[in-house]
Amino acid sequence: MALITLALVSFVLYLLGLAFYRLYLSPLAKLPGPKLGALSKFYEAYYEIWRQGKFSFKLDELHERYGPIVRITPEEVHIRDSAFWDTLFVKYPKASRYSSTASRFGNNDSMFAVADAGYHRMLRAPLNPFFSRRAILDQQELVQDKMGILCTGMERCLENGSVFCITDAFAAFAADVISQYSFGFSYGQVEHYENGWKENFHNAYISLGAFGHVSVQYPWVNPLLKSIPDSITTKMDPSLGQMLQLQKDFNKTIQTIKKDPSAGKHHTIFHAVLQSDLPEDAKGATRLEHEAQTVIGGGIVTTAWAATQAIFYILSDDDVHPKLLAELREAVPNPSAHDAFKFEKLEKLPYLTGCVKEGIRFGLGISGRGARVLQEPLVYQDYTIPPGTAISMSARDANFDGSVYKEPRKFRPERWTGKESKLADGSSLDSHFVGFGKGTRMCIGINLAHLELYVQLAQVFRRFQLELYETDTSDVELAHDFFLPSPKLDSKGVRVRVVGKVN
Ligand code: HEM
Repeated sequence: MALITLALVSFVLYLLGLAFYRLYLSPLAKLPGPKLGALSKFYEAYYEIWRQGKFSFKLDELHERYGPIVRITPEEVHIRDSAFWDTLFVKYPKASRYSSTASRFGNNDSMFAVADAGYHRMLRAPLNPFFSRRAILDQQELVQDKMGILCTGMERCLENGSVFCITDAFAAFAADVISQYSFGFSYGQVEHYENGWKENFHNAYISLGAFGHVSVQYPWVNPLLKSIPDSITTKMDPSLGQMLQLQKDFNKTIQTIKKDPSAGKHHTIFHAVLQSDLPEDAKGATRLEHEAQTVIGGGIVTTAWAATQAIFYILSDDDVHPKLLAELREAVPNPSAHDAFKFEKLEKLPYLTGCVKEGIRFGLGISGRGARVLQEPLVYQDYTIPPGTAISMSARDANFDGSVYKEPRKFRPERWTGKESKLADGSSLDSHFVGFGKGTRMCIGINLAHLELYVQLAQVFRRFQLELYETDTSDVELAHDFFLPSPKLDSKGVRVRVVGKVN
C-alpha cells in the first residue's frame, strides 16, 4: 500500500515538475501562446480528435490573439506569415520533418514520413527520375486514355440524366492513373460510371486522414489496429477493406518483382527502388509497400480535390466559365482530333493555367500543418526559436493571404497572368505559390498532377455542359482538417449533371 502511495505521489510530483518546466523554464516559455497548449499535447488532441480536425481553426483564433508566432504545444510553434515560408522550408535543407508526426499514416519508414533530411534525400533519389517531367510526358497516353474512358462515362451520364459526385469521378481517374503508372496495375475504377464512380479511394484516405490525428497522438494504436483480422476491419469500415486489398496487391507485385526483376512489361516504382543503390534494408517488401501507399495516397485526394474546387468555382461564376470555354474553343477547334488535348499545348493556355492554379490554391493540397525541426536557432521577429523545436506553417494561411492575393477568397484565374501576376515588390505571384510545398520535400508528383489537371479541366469543359446539382460553397470549403482537406461531414459532395455537349 505504502509503495503504491509512494508511486502515486512521485507521479504527481513528476507531473507538477513537468508542468512547471513547460510553463516557466522551457526555452519556449517566453513565446506567446495559450498556457494549456504549452502544458500538454492534450490541447491539440482535443481539437484534432474530439472536435474532428478543428485545430487549424483554433490556430486562427490564437494568431488573432497572440500575433504571427504562437507556441501551440509544449514543443511546437506555429507561424502565420507567408513571407516566412521560404525561410523555413527552403533555406534549411538539412532540417528534419517533425518526428512525432511520422506515425500519421502508419508508414513511418516511407520517404514522406521519415524525419531525417539525409535519409529522406536518399530514399527519394531513385524516385525523382520516375516522376520527372520527361518520364511523365512519356506516359501521357495513359492519362489521355483514362480521361477518354471518363468522358465516355460522362456521355452515358448525359444520356441517362444521372447526377454524380465529381470528386468520386476524379478520384477514380486519379487512382487508375497513379496505380497504373507507378505499380503497373489498376482497378479500372474510372470505368464504373454506372454507380457514379462510387468505387474509389477518396473516402478511405479521408478516413485514414481523420484517424491520423489519433495515430499522431498515440502511435501505439497503429500496430494494435494492424493486429485486428482484416475481416473485422473491413466490417468496421468497408473503405478500409479496400485499402487492405490494395496492400495485398502491392505485396504480391513486390514479391513477383523481387523474385524476377524483369517481371512485368511496366517499369514500376518498385523496379526503380529495387534496382537502385539504396541499402538492402530500404528495399524490404514492407517498406516498399509503405512507399507505394504514400505515393498513391499523395496522388488521389490532392488531385481530385483540386479539380473539384476548379469545377465548382468555374461552374458557379458566370464570368469565369465563358472565358475558359472561349479559350478552349479557340485552342481546341476539334475535340475529336487525335492530339486535341495534348498537354504541351494546354499548359500554354493562360486562362486554363489560371484555373488549374486556382483549383490547387483553393484545394490546399495538404490542409495540415507542415513542420520542420532545425539543428540551429531560428530568429523570427523578436524571438529566437531554439534548435529542436518543431516549427510549423499552414498552406491555408499562405494561400489566402490578402497581402499576396487580391480578393483571396475569389476564384480569379486572371490573377496568374499579365500584369496581375506581379506583386508591388516586383516578385511574381508564382514565387508565393505553396500548393506543392517548397524545398527538398516538395511534392514529387507535381508533373503528374499538372498533366492530370490540365487534361481533366480542358476535356470536361471543352466537351460537356455541366450543371451543379444541389451544391453550394459549404460542400467545398474546409470544415475539417484531417491533414487532407474535408468539407462539412454531411456534405453529399460536389454533385453535377451533364446537360449537354459543347460544339
Ligand atoms: C494537385 C495535386 C497535388 C498537390 C496539391 C500536392 C501537394 C503536396 C504537398 C503540399 C506535399 C508536401 C510537401 C512537404 O512536405 O513539404 C506533397 C508531397 C508529396 N506528394 Fe503531392 N500533391 C499533389 C499531387 C501528387 C501526385 C499526383 C502524387 C503522385 C506521385 C503525389 C505524391 C507526393 C509524395 C510521394 C509526396 C512526398 C514527397 C516527399 O516527402 O519527398 N502528389 N504533395
